[in-house]
Amino acid sequence: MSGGLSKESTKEQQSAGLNTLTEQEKQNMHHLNQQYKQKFGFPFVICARENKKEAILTGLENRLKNSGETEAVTGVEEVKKICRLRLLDIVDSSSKL
Ligand SMILES: NC(=O)N[C@H]1NC(=O)NC1=O
Repeated sequence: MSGGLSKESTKEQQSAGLNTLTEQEKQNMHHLNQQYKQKFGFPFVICARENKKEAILTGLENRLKNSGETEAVTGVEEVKKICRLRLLDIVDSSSKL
């Protein structure tokens, strides 16, 4: 774990390029994440492996405009995508044993 993130989350975020954010992008992402949490009462979730950092920033901006109902459904759908890819990794790694 680094900075409270699991090993899986860290890898997923790296695959989207979130480890290469400029200082400006970092501040923007931090600010938007705070606004999101403030508006909906739960954190922004997106399947990082299916997006690049630009799409994540745009997605965050756009999803902030949604209703709480829409975001609750969208957030759960994103968690499902993350779980699916993690399960596939487990199946793939155990098939190599
Ligand atoms: N906040 C958030 O979306 N986190 C995640 N997304 C992803 O692909 N892995 C995560 O841990």
